[in-house]
This record gives sequence, C-alpha cells and structure tokens, in this order.
Amino acid sequence: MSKPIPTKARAVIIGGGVSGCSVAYHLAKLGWTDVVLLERKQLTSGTTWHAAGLIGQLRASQNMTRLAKYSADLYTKLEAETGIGTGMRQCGSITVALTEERKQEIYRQASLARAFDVDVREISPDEVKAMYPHLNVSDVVAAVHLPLDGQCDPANIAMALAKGARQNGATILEGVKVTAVHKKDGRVSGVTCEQNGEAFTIETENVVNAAGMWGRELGLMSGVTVPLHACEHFYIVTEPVAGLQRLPVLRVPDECTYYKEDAGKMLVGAFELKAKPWGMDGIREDFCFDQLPEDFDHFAPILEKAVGRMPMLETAGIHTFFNGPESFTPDDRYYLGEAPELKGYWVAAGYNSIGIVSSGGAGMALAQWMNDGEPPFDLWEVDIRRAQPFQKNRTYLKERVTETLGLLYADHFPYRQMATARGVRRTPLHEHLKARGAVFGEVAGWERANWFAKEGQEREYRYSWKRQNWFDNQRNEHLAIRGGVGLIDMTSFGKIRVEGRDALVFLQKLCANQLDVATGRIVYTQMLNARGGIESDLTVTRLSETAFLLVVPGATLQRDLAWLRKHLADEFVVITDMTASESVLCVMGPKARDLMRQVSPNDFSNAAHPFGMAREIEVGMGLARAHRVTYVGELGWELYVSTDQTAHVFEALEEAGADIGLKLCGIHTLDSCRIEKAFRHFGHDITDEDHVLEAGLGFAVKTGKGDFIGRDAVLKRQDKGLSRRLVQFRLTDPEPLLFHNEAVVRDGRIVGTITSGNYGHHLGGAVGLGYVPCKEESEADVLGSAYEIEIAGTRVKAEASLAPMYDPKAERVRA
Ligand SMILES: NCCCC(=O)O
Repeated sequence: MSKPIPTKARAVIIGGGVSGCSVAYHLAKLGWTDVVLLERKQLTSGTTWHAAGLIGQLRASQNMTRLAKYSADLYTKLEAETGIGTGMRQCGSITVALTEERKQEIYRQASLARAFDVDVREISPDEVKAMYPHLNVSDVVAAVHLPLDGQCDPANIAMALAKGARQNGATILEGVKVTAVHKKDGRVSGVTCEQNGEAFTIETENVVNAAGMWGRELGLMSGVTVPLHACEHFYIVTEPVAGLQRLPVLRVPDECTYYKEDAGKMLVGAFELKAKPWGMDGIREDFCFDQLPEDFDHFAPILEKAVGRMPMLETAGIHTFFNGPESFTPDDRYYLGEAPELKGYWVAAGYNSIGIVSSGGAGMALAQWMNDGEPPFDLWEVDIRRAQPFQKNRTYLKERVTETLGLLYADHFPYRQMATARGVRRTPLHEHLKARGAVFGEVAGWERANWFAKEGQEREYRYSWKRQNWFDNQRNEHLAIRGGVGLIDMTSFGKIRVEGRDALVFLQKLCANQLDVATGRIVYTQMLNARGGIESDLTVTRLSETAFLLVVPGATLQRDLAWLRKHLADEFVVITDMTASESVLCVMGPKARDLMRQVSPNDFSNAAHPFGMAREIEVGMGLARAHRVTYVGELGWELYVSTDQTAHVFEALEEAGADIGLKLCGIHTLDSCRIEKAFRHFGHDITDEDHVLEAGLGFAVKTGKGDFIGRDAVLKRQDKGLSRRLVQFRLTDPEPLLFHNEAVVRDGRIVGTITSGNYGHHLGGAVGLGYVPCKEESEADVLGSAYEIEIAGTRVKAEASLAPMYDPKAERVRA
C-alpha cells in the first residue's frame, strides 16, 4: 500500500537522486521535520544509480574544495549513523600529469587544497608506480596523491541520506510525479502531484528542483530557467582481473580517463572532448534505471589510450559496456540557490558528472541557505542566478554541452574560453571590432573583445599557465591607457532603471552610500546583506528626481535584478532591465579629454564636467550620456549611447582618435589596469561573504544617512574591529603570474588565497588581491609581516599594500 501524501509541508523536494536525498537529509537535520521528497519512479533511478562514485577533493576553486571536503567527511560517517553500507572507502586518489602545463594545474590545485586542510602531496612518477604497479608511467611528468579521497557506492550513499532524513522526520515517497508547482503573490504556494493516477495537492512555500536531467523541463513549468541538458556518459567494467589488489582512484585527465578498482574489476570512464547530447526531445515517461545503447566507435579512441596506459586491460575482457545519461550545464558548474524568477523555488541540479562528490556539500549549503535566507558562504560560482534567460534554448544547450562534458578533465587554463555555442549576444560594434583584430571572450552570453591582435597575428588564444600569446598585446593596450587614450567596448554592463515616486527611498534602503544627491551625480556603492556582506557592487546615477540608472557587471545582472525585486515592499517603483538599449564606450587615459574635445562641442573641463557626474553630450552627429567615472584608474568617460547610434559614435571617436593615437583595448586590459588600482571585482574580491569594511570599501558606506540593509552589521564591525583585510600584493619577481586562488603565505604560514590577479604592466609584476587576518585595524599589524604567494608549490616574495599601489591619491582620475 502507498504511503499517504501529506497535505502540507515546509518544503517539497522534487527528485530522489543523491542531490534531493542530501537536501532532505540536511533540512531534516536543521529541524525541518515536515519535509517531503517526491520521486517520480524509484530513488536513484535517474542518474545516481550508475554514477562511478568517485570522491575527489582536488577542485579548481576554494569553495568547491570546501564542499567536496565536506562530502568526503560526511560520507565517511554516514554508514555508522544510518546503518546502511555506503561502500565508502578512503582508498586515496592519484592524478597524473603528462605535460608540464598539466603539472602546473595540478600543483596549483594542490596548493589550494592545502590551504583548506585537505591532505595532499606531490609525488614522483616512481612513487606513482609503487602505488599503482599496473600503470605505464614512462611519460608521467608529475602527480599528486590525496590519501583521504575515496570511492563509494552512489546508490547506497543516496539511500543512507534518505534514511538519515527519515530518521529526522522527513517523508520520502516514491512513485509520485509532480505535475504542477503553484504560485501565489510571487512565491511558491504548493505542488500538485500524481500517484497511481490520483492527484494530490501539498501546500508548501518551498520547492526544491533536484530533478537532475529533468530539471530544465520542471523549471519551465514554473517559468524558472534551469539551463541543463543530458549527455551520454560512457564507462567500461572489466572482468575480474586475477591478483588485482585494492588501488587508489586514478585520473589521467590528459587522456580524458579515470580508473576505479572495485571488487577485483577495473572501471574505466571517460570525459571525451566531444560529447553526445541525449534526450533532445524529452525523456521517455517510463525512464527508470535505464541505460543507453552502446557506442563502441565513440569509446574506442579512449579505450585505446587506456590500454596503452594500463596494458593489463588488453587481456582483461570487458564485462560491461555502460552508457548512461547525466546532466551538463553551459559552464560546467552546477546550480544551487533560489531561482530569481520565483520566491521559494530552490534548485540543486546540473552536476556535470560529479554529483556524488558534490551533493553532500551542496545539500548542506542549500539547506542552510533555505533555513537562514542566505548562503552559509560565498556560492556565487554555482548560484542559479548566474543563469541567463536565453540559456534555456535547447539548440544552444545541445551545442554547448558537447563541450562541457569534456571540460571536466580538460586543462583549466586561465582565460580559457568556450569554443561552442558562441555569438548569441553581440554588441552593435561586434563587426567593427572584429575587423580591427578583436579576439573575443564570452561572459553571460555576451561576446566581448578581450584583446586585439596585431596585423598578421593569429586571432586565437594559445593557452598556457605561463604568459599567453596575447601578453604583449595586453601590455601595449595597458600602456596606451596609462599614457595616452584607449577605447573599450563595455556594452555588456547590466543597466537597470529604477524609477517612480519612491525610487530614492527604495534605493536608500538597499544601498550603503548616500544617494540623495543632485541630478547627474554618479555614486559608487554596494548593496549589502544583513551581515554587512556585499550582494552587489554598482554605480547609481541619478537621472532625475524620480529616476536612477544602476550599472552592474554583465555577469551579475540577473542576481542584481532579483535582489532588487526581492526587497521591493510597498514602494511605488518600476524596475526595468535596460541593458540592450544602450552601449557603453569607455574612453580612458590622460588624453581622453583631448579626444572628447575633438568629437564634441561640449565642455569637458573639470569645472564643467567634474569626476562623478553624468552629462548629455553631442558626439559626432549623435548623442551620448557621458559618465565621468573609471574602472581603470585614469581620466576618462564612459559614454552611454543608444544602440542605434553606437556605430556612428564609435566611428566619430575612431576618426578623431587617429591623430592622438587612440588604441582599441580589450577586457583583459581593463582587468590589468583595475588590479593595479586595487579596484575590487565582484565575485572574486568581494562577495556576499565579505564584509564591506574588511573589503576596504568603508569610504562608500554612509551610516549617517539613515537606515539601510546592512547598517547594523557595519556599526557592529566598526565597534568590534576588523578580523581581516583585503590587501594588494605585487610579486617582486616580474616573471611569475597570478590568476586567482594562489595561496597567500604570511610569515611562512598559509593564511588565505588570492581572490583575483593579473599582470601590472605599469607596476612591473603580477598583482593580486587577497584577504589576510588581522588582530587590529592598524596598518602595521597587516603590513608588518613577510608575504609570499605560493604558485604551484613554489613560494614567491610579494610586497603588500593597503592603499592602491597605482595612483594611491587618485590624482590621475581627477586630473
Ligand atoms: N562521474 C565520474 C567522476 C569523475 C571524477 O570524479 O573525476
């Protein structure tokens, strides 16, 4: 007999894979006893049952490392807690590098893992051979060993989590399909589900979409964007191999393979470079523990390499050729958090084949997020609010996921760009810039000129952990901005218009700086959360008494819109996304005024157009709103131009700029200039976890203006003092590079990581930002230490500064 379906629940979780079970487990642990998990067929019957179950803690970023470590620790304890054998075995793992570039990557990851107390050691090829005698190590360049990594039985991990959830009061139901999610007053109000042909409704204010490869379709039912698509994932399992002993998990990313010894057999899986999307026209209704047809031709090239790597496979005999669908996302990162479209609609899906190791930590993080109304730490990397509405397009997804499956084991070079499904969002200058040598990168679907190739130079990235082929191009662009004038197309900025009778009151509530300013004034500010953490980093321009323009990074637009809408109470305000209506041309450098005078009859003197003001100007035969602000630390104007006039304004600037050496510059140069000036970058240097005062942005916080979200947290921190500070570092050796996530070493001890880095072409070395703990606010406390940055295991001396190393008094900006 079926169990009764409750009529009310605090949360309904949809999907009984490891992800849903983990969310249920963690919510129940937090005391959410009336949680219901609904699984359309049987627990684990979608993807979980056929996962390889590798628990690897070597991840590309600090928070992914933190979450993977949490999963590894949890799974080790789960059997004792629930009595269900999870097969969790801390057999350790080895990752080998076959190239110098891969060695850099795994050594960098090892440094990062160490910063988070993960047990990891660099080992030689001989040590690999001693641990893994079957392996051909003749071309192994380097390797890392993580003794506490492991493997498990994925289905039993899910079952144990489900049992743990039940033990704490959750209800878990199989054979119940959700047919509708209801909403009332902009938030979730319930779900309708079907069991044995009968419909039931559960009243709830929280739904969790943990539907795996069904996640996109389930989201669409509620107008929620969950861009993911299934791909076929292949592995083989050999016949038992005589004498095969217990072995660590092995990853050979340069050959796209992983190896897992289990019960005397060997499992060999692959993340091939061109994957096969699956389920384009939807997934069969009766899909349950299903496999997909073999495709030996597709797997053969991988197997050939595997046999070369592990010659015993040649005679082992294949017991199982497995092909099963798994879901993949456009950027190879999963989705967590509350959907921007609907309050109370949470997502935990799209695990890109690392669902088992991810779900323990992700379930914990999401449960805490739901419980506290805010994530336990910065989760922007996996936040569902990074998804772009257009990404639900199936043609786009189908093309993109052919690439993302292989990315799991690809070299994660800095600045690596996606090669597929490009060109969806283009600025009006795209063709102009392309014709002038632009090499594009992509953010939030926007094509952006990252750097400009010289005449005759190949217009492609050559990736490396060392200086890439565009290093000198960036240097020339950077120095043009520092010494002359450069033009950067920043049309991808998100532009949000907030207007109406209560616009000022509303924005004063959300922003930490004073916005009650004269029309035309531009204010740099942050939106804070109640902890004083930074939710958004933006400029607000007062366009009139009742209208404001908010300018935010392109990547955070959906997040920022959601934050604004979430906090709209009874204020009379309209919020409109204006991003596509205006382009932004940044004219930056000491000669910017000379250029503006050539193309416009307006007055660009300090008296007529001071820093921090926006004015309508004439340019050529068109109009622009010139904002005197800068993200590169120079004199300059951001020109906001209606999209229809953009090409004309660009051509006028280009023609006038020919005589004064106007240089087209890319986003890489924007970044190298801003890091010299220590301007913060949201998502890296400043996140919802970082207190605005510790981020060094106290100058933009006005507690005297009246109440705003985060004010109490600011006052409290002022009272209590800071416990860490954001510091700018410059490597004294001009050769090594900083990207981000390198360990910061203070007086010989790892104290943090580099939050963002680039090359300071003016300062003559790599520059990065990073938080360091401090006992008191005094500069002497922070700066009176010896600093080094650990890059791929090597420590490099660094100078530290709290003030920007470039133009500390901001004299150039106001020149
Ligand atoms: N699903 C396979 C996981 C691969 C890995 O952890 O490297």
